[in-house]
Amino acid sequence: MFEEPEWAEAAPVAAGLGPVTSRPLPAAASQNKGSKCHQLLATLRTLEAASLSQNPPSLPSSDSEEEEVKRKKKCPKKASFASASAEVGKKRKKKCQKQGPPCSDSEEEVERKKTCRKQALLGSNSAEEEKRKRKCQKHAPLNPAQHLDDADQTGPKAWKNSATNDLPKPSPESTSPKPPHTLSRKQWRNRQKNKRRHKNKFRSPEVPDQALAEAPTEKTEVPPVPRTENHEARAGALRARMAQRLDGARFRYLNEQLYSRPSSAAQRLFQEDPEAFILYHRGFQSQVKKWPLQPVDRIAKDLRQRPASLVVADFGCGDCRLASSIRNPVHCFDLASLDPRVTVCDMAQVPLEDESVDVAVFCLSLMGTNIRDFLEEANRVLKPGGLLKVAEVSSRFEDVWTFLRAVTKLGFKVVSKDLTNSHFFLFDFQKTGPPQLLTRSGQMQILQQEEKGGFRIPVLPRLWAGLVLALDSSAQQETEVGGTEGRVDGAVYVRVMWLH
Ligand SMILES: C[S@@+](CC[C@H](N)C(=O)[O-])C[C@H]1O[C@@H](n2cnc3c(N)ncnc32)[C@H](O)[C@@H]1O
Repeated sequence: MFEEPEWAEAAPVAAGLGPVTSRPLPAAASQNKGSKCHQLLATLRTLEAASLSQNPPSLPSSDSEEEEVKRKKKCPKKASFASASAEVGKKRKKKCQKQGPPCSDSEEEVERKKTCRKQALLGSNSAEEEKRKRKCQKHAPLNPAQHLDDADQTGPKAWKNSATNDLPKPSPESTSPKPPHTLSRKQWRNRQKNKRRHKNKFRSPEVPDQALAEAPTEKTEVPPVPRTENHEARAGALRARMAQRLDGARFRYLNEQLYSRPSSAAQRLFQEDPEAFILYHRGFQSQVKKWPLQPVDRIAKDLRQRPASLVVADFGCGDCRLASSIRNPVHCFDLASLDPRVTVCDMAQVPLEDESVDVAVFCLSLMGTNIRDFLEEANRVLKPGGLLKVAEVSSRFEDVWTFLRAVTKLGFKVVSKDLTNSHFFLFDFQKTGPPQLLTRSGQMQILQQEEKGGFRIPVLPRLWAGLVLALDSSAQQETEVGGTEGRVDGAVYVRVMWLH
């Protein structure tokens, strides 16, 4: 009997052939079995030769040409099958050479590949196209060497199998009498457009997030913002706006009161309604913070250049911004208190000793109809040669010179004036001595007269009119204040009824 190892050793080992079923038999075996065995061996060799007829030339072959012919005669079917497949292979090769890439096993296959390639060129995206692509990939041309190796691995039986299995199963497309419909580029584009339209029909519209947020989306699952919240927010905003307007109106009203009435009236006002003072200051702050420069800051800057030992009196100090900005000792006076440093009083009468301070400051605080009282009080508390600093809203001045002359008559000389700022004027005076003019009682009489309508002040603003009247101490009787003294703009005069 044949020994397995001998068979195995003698077997042609060819890479890629794998488990070749036909192997050359040793000569000793054939002698023992007789002629039947010899015939069988011959048959096997014939079969083997038939199966190896397609092998690459480099493969070893143990059969002679004669045996080959015999084998072919004995196994005509197998041989013809092999030759037929060889012929088909040749045809295929020719076609493939024409078409470029290598092809598969049948004419049908070739046709299918053609259509596949066409479709691939058209770049179809649809599901149908996808299927076709997949088929194309399935039947994609293999490496020619690999293809041949596969055939050889399986031998004659497998050849049969390969002839059936490797051949692509006829698909409905390939078997249909009509060739697959290929689209022109234009047709294909239109089809793609239609598909996209169709898809977009069922897709949610792509809109910017903001638009989504603004637009009420009934179909979305986002819970709608409760109307009450919106309503409350709006109501809140409206309330805030109205409150702001109301505050503005109240500020304007209080401001008017401070300018148009004597300081005693303003004092009563804030005593009765302390909130009004807070409101007034809130309004003032919101106005003055819009200015390019706050006058109090400018005054503080000036004072910082002077000795810190100078005692300062701040008439109408507000929130004590000046005291906070300098190192000097500061007496803070106001009608109400926004800061613990404030001494609440009417600045017409401050609780300070005569000639006790070095600097007196009026920063936007010359309010009321009795400004002369404030200036006279400043004169009283200032040391001789003391400094008076006044900052006032520039729009209040019709004639700066009239104002300056009036102040000089109250015991001051002008040191400097700064009219450059768009919002306020700034003046420095030095105390020269006591006020030269009217007695306090005399002035009061005039103011009372004014309130009774005892004389005309046609054009002069109330502030300066009161000052002019107070300065006209020489008038012992009804006097027309004119010339350099009282005339303003050449046409304005003040008829003074001086009651001594
Ligand atoms: C426009 S504010 C200026 C506040 C501060 N000087 C500033 O510049 O920031 C005027 C201040 O003068 C105060 N005032 C007006 N008349 C006054 C008076 N007769 N006595 C005390 N303070 C007075 C007001 O109450 C107010 O606080």
